[in-house]
Amino acid sequence: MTPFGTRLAHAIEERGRFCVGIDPHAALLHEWGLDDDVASLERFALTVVEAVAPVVGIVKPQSAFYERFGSRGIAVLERVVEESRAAGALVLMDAKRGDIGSTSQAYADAYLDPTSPLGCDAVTASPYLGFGSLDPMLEACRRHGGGLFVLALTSNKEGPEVQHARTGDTSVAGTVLAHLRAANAGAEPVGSFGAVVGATIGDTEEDLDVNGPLLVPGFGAQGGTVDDMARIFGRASRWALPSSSRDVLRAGPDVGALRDAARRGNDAVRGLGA
Ligand SMILES: O=C(O)c1cc(=O)[nH]c(=O)n1[C@@H]1O[C@H](COP(=O)(O)O)[C@@H](O)[C@H]1O
Repeated sequence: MTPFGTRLAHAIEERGRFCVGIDPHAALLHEWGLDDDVASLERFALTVVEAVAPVVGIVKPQSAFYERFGSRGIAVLERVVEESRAAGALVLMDAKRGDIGSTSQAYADAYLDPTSPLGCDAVTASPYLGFGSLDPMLEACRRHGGGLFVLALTSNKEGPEVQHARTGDTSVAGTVLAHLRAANAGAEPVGSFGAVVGATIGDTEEDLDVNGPLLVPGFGAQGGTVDDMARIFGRASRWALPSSSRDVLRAGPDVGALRDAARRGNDAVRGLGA
C-alpha cells in the first residue's frame, strides 16, 4: 500500500492543499433552512460532499456532529467517507481519539483498517495519554498506508495550559513534535505522521518541521490568515494543510456557491511553502 504521505503529496500536487471540514453544526443546518434532525444532517453533509469532494484534495468530517444523532448519524458519516473517497478526495476523520494502547488498537481498527465501515485515509489523535499509547494507530498506518494527525499546538485558547507546560527544557508540544519527527525520519517526499497546529497560535519557538504534514485548523472562522500561516510555519508550510469548516459551509446550500468557496480557499493558500 502506498504510504499516506506519498498519497497526500500527490493530492496536493493535483488539487491543492486546502482541507474542507464537513461539520454539520446545528446553527449551519438552521442557516441552510434545514431542521436539526438526521434527514437534514444527511442532506447537508452529502450536499457538501457533492460540491467539494471532486475539487479539493482532502476533506475532514468532524465525527461529533454525526455522533450526536446516534447510529443513524454514524450511517451518514459512513456515506460521507465513501462518497468523498469515490469523488477522489482523501478523507481525514476528525475524531481526536486517544486511550490506553489496547483501546487505541480498537480505534485503529475502526478508522485505519480499510475493511472497517468507517475506514478512512487518516484520523486525528490526542497524545495526552502518552505518545506511545498511540503506537497501535501508527502501526495500522504503516500496515494500511494511513495517516495520523496528532494534536500539538491546537487553535483554541485553552490549549496552552497543557501544551506549553514544560519538563526541563521541553514543552509538551515539543515532545509530541519530536516523536512525530522520529516517526517520519527518512520518509520521502514526506512522512505519514502529521501534527495539528492551529493557524491562531501566534509566533512559536517550537520547531514545526517534522518531515510530516501539518493540519492547520483555525483558518477563516477562528481568525487565522494566510499571512499568519506563512509567518508561523516558515519552511514547514510546505506541507501545511490549512483547514476551514464554517467559512466554506456558510456558502451553502447552493452546490455551485459551495464549490466556489472551496476553490477560493484553495487559491488563497496555494502560494504557501513556495
Ligand atoms: O483537529 C482539528 O481539526 C482541530 C484542531 C484544533 O486545534 N482546532 C480546531 O478547530 N480543530 C477542528 O477544526 C474545525 C474548525 O472549524 P471552523 O472553525 O469552523 O473552521 C473543527 O472541526 C474543529 O474541531
